[in-house]
Order: sequence, then C-alpha cells, then structure tokens
Amino acid sequence: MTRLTIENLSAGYGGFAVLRDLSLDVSPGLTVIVGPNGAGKTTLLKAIAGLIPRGGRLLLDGTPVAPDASTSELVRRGVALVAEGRQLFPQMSVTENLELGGWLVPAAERAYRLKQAFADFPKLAERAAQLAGTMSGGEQQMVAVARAMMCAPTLLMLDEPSLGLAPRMVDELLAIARRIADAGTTVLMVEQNVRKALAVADRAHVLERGRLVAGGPADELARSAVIRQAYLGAPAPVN
Ligand SMILES: Nc1ncnc2c1ncn2[C@@H]1O[C@H](COP(=O)(O)OP(=O)(O)OP(=O)(O)O)[C@@H](O)[C@H]1O
Repeated sequence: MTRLTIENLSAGYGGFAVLRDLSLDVSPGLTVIVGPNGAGKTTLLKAIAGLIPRGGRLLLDGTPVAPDASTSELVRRGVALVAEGRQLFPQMSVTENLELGGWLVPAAERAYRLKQAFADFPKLAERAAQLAGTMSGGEQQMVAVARAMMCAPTLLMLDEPSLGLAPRMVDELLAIARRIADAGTTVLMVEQNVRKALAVADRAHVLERGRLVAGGPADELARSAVIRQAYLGAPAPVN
C-alpha cells in the first residue's frame, strides 16, 4: 500500500518547462489524472519514472527518491510505468514479453510471477504462445500491463491505457486497473476517457497547462460543474 508524495516537481524538455512546482499526494488505491492534450500528463508520469530529468522531491512511503535515480533504480523501488503505445516486442510471444518484464528478478521468482500473471490474466494464458504483434490493441495493452506487473510493483503508472480501444475493451482495461488497485498496488493513471475513468477511480486530479487545478474524490469531481462542462460534455448552466 504505497504512498507517493510529489513535492514541488518541475520537469520539461531542454529549456522548455512543462511542469512547475507541482505537488501531489498519491494515496493507495486508484488515482486518475485528467486534462486536455498537451497539459503535461505524460510528462508527469515520465518524470516520476525517471525517464526525464526532474526537480523537486519524490518520496515513496516517506523515503525520498534520489534526484538522479535511474529508471532501473525506480523499478527496484517498486515503480513501474506502462507508457502510451505499449512498447511490446511484436515478434516475441506473450510469454517472452512477460518474461522480459521480470528481468530484474531471479529465474525461479520470474517463473512464479509468470504463473501468477497468467492466473491474473486468463485471456493471456490462452494466448501464451501468440506473437504480441498479431494481437488486438486491447490484448496488447493487457500484455503491457501484465508485463509491468511482472516486476511486482507497489506503484503502477498507466498512461492512457484505453487509447484507441473499442468501448468493451476500455471497460475491461479500466476494470483491470481497479482490480490491481484493490489487490494492493497503488495505481496512478492518466486517462482521456474521463467519464469512465472517474467511474472506476478513487481520486482524480485535473492537470491544465502544467498545473493541478482541481482534485478530490472521483465521484465528487464527476458531479462538479467544472468537470461536467469541460470534460463530460454537459451544457453550461444558464445564468
Ligand atoms: N519529447 C518532447 N520534446 C519536447 N516537447 C515535448 C516532448 N514531449 C512532450 N512535449 C511537450 O510537452 C507538453 C506536454 O506534453 P505531454 O505529452 O506531457 O502532455 P499530455 O497532457 O500527456 O498530452 P496528450 O494527452 O496529448 O498526451 C506539450 O506542449 C508537448 O508538446
């Protein structure tokens, strides 16, 4: 039940600052970040995962993460990211892709986790030998999530898991995120599908132009006028 504390985070690309002075407490459970295109949602996840340089402080369960911690150090500390675009190895089987997710753990432990992954994702067990590149978008996203779970993360970050998927697969992927959170891994998810994301999340935050502009229990946000107008297509109230 890991808690991530983000204090005064800044991050960007070269001299271009995307996030400035962002502070956020990510509690156990399922937290979703929503916001318009270009707001900095992906940048936030990348900065936490150590994929781009960052300023400010990150603490996992109160213990600071070194400012220059590499991605593999973060993986060792239990942080995993499923990036947008899945980044599977298309010419490798489902099993091989999953095994690569467990690269940090000894072989015996890896075999155990693979068994566990197939128990958690029965659909993938049926397709263990299939080449990842021949699967549907939703199935590939499932492989990407299962692969991230092979490192037994305590904090799982998902960047737009439902991107480009058919509605039924969106529901399935969001249900998987919910299940993972319920099983004790803290989940931080960026999602464009605001209505469905708010329906499964515990908490939600709105990121606009690099700043958090609203946040709270997901069901409360789903009812708020700001969210309903900006993200859920509700008509603006008549004055
Ligand atoms: N590799 C990069 N180099 C330079 N600028 C970048 C890079 N990646 C993103 N940006 C810029 O950083 C800003 C934030 O982008 P980011 O991808 O974090 O937004 P986002 O909220 O995830 O949006 P989307 O929903 O479109 O993915 C944008 O202005 C984008 O153009």
